Amino acid sequence: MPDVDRAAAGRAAIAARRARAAVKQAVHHRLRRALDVAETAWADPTTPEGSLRVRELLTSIPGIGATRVARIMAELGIADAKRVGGLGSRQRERLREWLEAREGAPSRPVSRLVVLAGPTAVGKGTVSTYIRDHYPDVLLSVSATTRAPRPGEVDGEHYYFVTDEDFDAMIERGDFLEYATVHNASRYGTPRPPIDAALAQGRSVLLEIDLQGARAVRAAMPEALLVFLLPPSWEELVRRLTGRGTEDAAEQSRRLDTARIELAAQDEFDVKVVNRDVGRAAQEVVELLAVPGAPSARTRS
Ligand SMILES: Nc1nc2c(ncn2[C@@H]2O[C@H](COP(=O)(O)OP(=O)(O)O)[C@@H](O)[C@H]2O)c(=O)[nH]1
Ligand SMILES: Nc1ncnc2c1ncn2[C@@H]1O[C@H](COP(=O)(O)OP(=O)(O)O)[C@@H](O)[C@H]1O
Repeated sequence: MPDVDRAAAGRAAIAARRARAAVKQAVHHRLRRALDVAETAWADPTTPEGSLRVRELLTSIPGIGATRVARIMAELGIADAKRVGGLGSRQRERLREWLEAREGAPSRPVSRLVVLAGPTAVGKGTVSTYIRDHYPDVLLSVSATTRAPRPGEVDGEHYYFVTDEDFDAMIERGDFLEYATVHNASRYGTPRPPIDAALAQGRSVLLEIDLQGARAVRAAMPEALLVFLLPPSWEELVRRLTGRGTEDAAEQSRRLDTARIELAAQDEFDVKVVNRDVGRAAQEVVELLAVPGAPSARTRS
């Protein structure tokens, strides 16, 4: 095939893949939203969520029309006019299970290589650490960096803390899958050998890197799935950054400037995950990682 045709076919394939991912993401988003609405209603049935009819909640999910809603409600043993806040405990349990089963249903793309990016202080490190601690089958890539360790950070576990000279030598040797200068300050790079080894052994790999890194990985390994971690709100992001207290005011404001730019790039990503609850966000990310041996037509690698 001539190069021009190949490039056009490649672009079309990427566009089709993004469109499929966007549709799946939209359905997933509505399901998660429906679950959140139901949980709010059950925490306090006097809220507006509590007075919503179950029928309305279900029709908010794309692809579910009135006929299917009637059938689903009959299956769940919920009367047509019931409001979410008025459900009994058994009915709540059945509805929750139904929504969760669909939400976890195999509708999202999966990959053996997932890149987790997102604005500063959204919780990338917290979610990645949770995954490392709770899902040991996943290899969490350890980056090299020229920045100084923060209190409590362990060399070889959180990062390989290296000098500028070491970093240059690693670039020279071709050790990095990608590397970048982040927040106009220190350099960070993803060592390639451990990733190749893990993928060769059939393990899934998670990279927690910045936006530039995510773009570079997409170019180098198109099978990678790019996941963007979102804060519940901008205010919460600022709260998390200031609450962490690891940067002075000047550095915080520099990071928030970068965060605005990074948030504007979220549509480049295959999937978005909101980090409201750490365990839940971690589970969502893990569900995107192909489990070795599990049959899946959707696996990308
Ligand atoms: N491109 C790239 N970015 C990285 C790498 N490792 C970490 N980062 C990113 O560098 C940024 C700064 O990380 P860090 O100094 O730990 O501070 P943080 O902003 O609190 O996560 C974050 O956006 C990380 O995702 C890497 O290997 N490559
Ligand atoms: N789901 C969450 N709810 C509340 N606080 C969170 C959540 N996730 C992370 N945090 C807090 O936000 C701050 C920033 O998290 P961190 O993992 O360091 O972010 P990042 O690695 O994206 O810069 C930390 O103080 C962390 O404890």
